[in-house]
Amino acid sequence: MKPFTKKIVLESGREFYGYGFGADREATGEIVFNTSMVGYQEILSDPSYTDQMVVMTYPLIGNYGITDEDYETKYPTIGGMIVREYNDLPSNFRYTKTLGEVCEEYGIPCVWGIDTRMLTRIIRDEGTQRVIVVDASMPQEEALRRLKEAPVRRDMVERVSCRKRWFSRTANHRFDVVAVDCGIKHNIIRKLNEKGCNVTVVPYDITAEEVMAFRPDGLFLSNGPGDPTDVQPVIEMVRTLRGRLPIFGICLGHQVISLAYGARTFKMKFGHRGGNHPVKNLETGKVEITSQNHSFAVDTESLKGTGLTLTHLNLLDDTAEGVECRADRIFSVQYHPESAPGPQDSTYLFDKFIKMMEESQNA
Ligand SMILES: N[C@@H](CCC(=O)O)C(=O)O
Repeated sequence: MKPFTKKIVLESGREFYGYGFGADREATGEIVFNTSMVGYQEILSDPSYTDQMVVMTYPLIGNYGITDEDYETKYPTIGGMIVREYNDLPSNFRYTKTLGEVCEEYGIPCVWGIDTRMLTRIIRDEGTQRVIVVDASMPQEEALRRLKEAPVRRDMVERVSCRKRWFSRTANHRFDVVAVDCGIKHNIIRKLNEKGCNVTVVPYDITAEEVMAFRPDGLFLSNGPGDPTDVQPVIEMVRTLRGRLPIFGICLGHQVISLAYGARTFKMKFGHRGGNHPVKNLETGKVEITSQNHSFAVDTESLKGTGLTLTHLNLLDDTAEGVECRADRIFSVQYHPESAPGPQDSTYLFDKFIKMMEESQNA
C-alpha cells in the first residue's frame, strides 16, 4: 500500500488517513455528509456549502468529470470534499476537466481513501462538528491545536452574494422577478427563465425601496450558506415587503421568511443533505421525494400566531419543510425544487409562483 499523504482530524479527536487531491493545502471547516448518488459537480458548486467539508457517501466520485454547463455558481466556495474512491480518468463525452483539476484551480482540498461509511455514522452519532485537513505526518495534538485556533467565519452570504445586479433574460418573457442573491444556485434562475421570467439578480443587502424600484411582479429569496439569523438585512427587507407582492423563498429564503414573521430557527444535529428525502405536502397529501441541503430548520411550534401555516412536513424527522401566508401571497420551502442534483417532483412550486404573479397582474 502506498503511504498516506493526508488526514482529517475531527474536533472530537478522531482521525482518518487518506490521499490528497485537488488543492494541496491545510483547511478547516464544518464536516457534513451528502447521500446523493450523482451530482458531485452541482454539490461542489452550490454556494450553500461555503466552508463546509462534504463527505460524499456514494463510494465513487469523479468518474464522469466536470462539465462547463453544469456549474451552480461561477466560483465554487465549498470547503472541501471527502470521498471513498476518487476516479481521475473520467468517461463522459461532455466533460472538460477532472474534479481534481477544478478543485486545484479553486483552492479546494479533497481527500480520498476514507472509510466514508464509518465517518458518516460518526457524524450522525456525534453531530456536525469542525474538522481539519492536514498532512498525514502532522501529530494529532498539533492538528487539534490548529483546528481550535482557526477562526469561524459568519460572513459567508456576504462573500458569495453578487456585488452588482445582473440580468438573466428569457425569450418567452411574461414576468419580471427580482432574485435576492444570498448564494443563488443557477438552476433556480434557469427554472425561472424557463417559466417566462426575466430575472434581475441583486445583492443580498438590497433595501425594500430598491427592490420596488424595479417594479417587479414577484420577489424570489435564494438559498445560501450559514445561519439565517446572520442575514438581518434580508429579514428586515422581507418584513417591509410582505404583502406587497408575491414572494417565493427556497432554503435560506424559507428560513428568512419564517424569521421575518417572528418564527424561530434552530440548528439540527447533522442536517439534511441528499436527493431522497420524503416530504409530505399537507394540502394535497402527496409525498414528494426531494433534494436537500441544510443545517438549520424552522421550529414548527414557533410558527403559531405568526400568520404563517405549515404546508410541508419532512417524513423522516417531522421537521418543517414549507410555510405559507396566503393573504400575503408568500410561500417557501426548505428543500430544493430546482433539484440540481436530485429528483424533480417539486417543480410545481415554480408554477405556483407564476400563478400568484399572474393573479396579481390581473387583480
Ligand atoms: N444555510 C442554511 C440554508 C441552506 C441553503 O439555503 O441551501 C442552512 O444550512 O440551513
